[in-house]
Amino acid sequence: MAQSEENAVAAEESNAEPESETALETARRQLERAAGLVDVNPGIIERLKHPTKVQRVAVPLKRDDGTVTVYTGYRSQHDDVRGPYKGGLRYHPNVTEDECVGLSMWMTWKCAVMDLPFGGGKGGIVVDPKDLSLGEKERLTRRFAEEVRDFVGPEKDIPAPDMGTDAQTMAWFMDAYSMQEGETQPGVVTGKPPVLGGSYGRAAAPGRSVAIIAREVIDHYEMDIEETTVAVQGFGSVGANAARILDDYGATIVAVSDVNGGIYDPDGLDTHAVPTHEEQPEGVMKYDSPAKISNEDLLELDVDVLIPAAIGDVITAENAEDVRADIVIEGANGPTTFAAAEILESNDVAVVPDILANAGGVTVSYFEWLQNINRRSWSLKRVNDELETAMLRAWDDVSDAKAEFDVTWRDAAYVVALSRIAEAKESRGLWP
Ligand SMILES: NC(=O)C1=CN([C@@H]2O[C@H](COP(=O)(O)OP(=O)(O)OC[C@H]3O[C@@H](n4cnc5c(N)ncnc54)[C@H](OP(=O)(O)O)[C@@H]3O)[C@@H](O)[C@H]2O)C=CC1
Ligand SMILES: O=C(O)CCC(=O)C(=O)O
Repeated sequence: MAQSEENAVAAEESNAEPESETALETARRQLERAAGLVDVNPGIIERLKHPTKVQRVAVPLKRDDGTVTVYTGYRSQHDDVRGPYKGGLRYHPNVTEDECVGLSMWMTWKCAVMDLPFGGGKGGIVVDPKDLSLGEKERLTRRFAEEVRDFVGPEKDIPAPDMGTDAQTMAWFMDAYSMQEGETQPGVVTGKPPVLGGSYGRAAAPGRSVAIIAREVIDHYEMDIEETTVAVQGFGSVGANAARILDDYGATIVAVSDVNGGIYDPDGLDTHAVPTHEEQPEGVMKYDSPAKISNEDLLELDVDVLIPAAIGDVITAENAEDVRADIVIEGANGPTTFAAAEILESNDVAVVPDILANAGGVTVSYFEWLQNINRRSWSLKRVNDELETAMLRAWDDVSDAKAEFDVTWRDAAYVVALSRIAEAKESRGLWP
């Protein structure tokens, strides 16, 4: 039996409907499905279902009132055959070990889709950052950096921002790590403030890539962007930048949301006037608009393009039938469960996966890492031009795979990623 057939049989056997889907289950099922398309040694696929290592640490924090709270932190390192582990740090109450592992798998594929010399990592702390003062968040970050110091490093594993963390968090992490090392090590994290070696354009990059890919998909389906309606869930680093850039491209953004719900205007919102999460957390619902809607209703709006850009697991088997958008562009990581993706596929809804659409973040992180190695700073124009080029190259690679294999956008992105990862493993002689 050819390897692709063996992988297809394994995928078929594993497709029994799970009761609920964690990020890890979704990631594994996506992998199993795509493995059926490529001629890759089943041993490699089996290996890729598991992380290389996961570190779990206790992170004690002295609160402002003098009491101590002990938080749990994780760092999952999935695969590093193509280079150091790379991926964000999330501060959120729902962080779990399984979620970090699933997210680190997606980072491995994302870096391979973009052809970056990185593997996949992801970490986080189980904490609601809104419950912390600025000083508490700084102390928590410094302690976490100390606890994972043996695990990370500019050539080993390079964290970056994700939900609940930002450039300031990365600055504290870099400082704590550098103090341990006895020398300043800007390359240990990306997404830093530019004054510390951060790259211009990094904060907006994942939203910018979502907008670039949305523009290409709209063109692919022969739609006119000036007549395209868009709804965006989440108005943070990813959602707000995607909404504003698509607005600038001429699309009509009819709805955006924060954790409390969304605002809706069928004539189009002025996205530059709506406060982002960074400008005012939970500020969207306080903005004056013709109508308020729930986050659930936003996902079911009759729009051309839906961009879930907040949390994972929002389009599920329960609501996928009610999605009325023609195109879903995944701004968040893992917003669509495996079961939901199959429903959307049978309803002819095109779903463009996170591992392509939001990959601008890690791509500009790579540019930042290069700038740190070379002790040079690139202009914002250069960063945005190189990001545009990188996104269009990845878009072409995925489009070619989609045409060749006649598969979904997600399967096509997996084909590109798995082929590169398997070739790297075979070249290193790990899988003769
Ligand atoms: N930052 C990055 O570099 C990258 C992030 N991503 C992914 O994008 C997603 C968003 O990350 P990011 O933009 O950085 O996060 P931010 O923390 O910057 O923003 C999150 C946004 O989502 C809103 N939100 C939070 N919880 C919910 C909820 N339950 N329902 C609806 N909205 C909610 C927040 O609202 P409020 O203001 O009210 O809190 C805020 O507007 C995550 O899945 C992340 O993994 C992907 C690639 C790169
Ligand atoms: O910039 C990075 O290294 C990682 C960004 C990230 O966590 C993601 O793309 O999900």
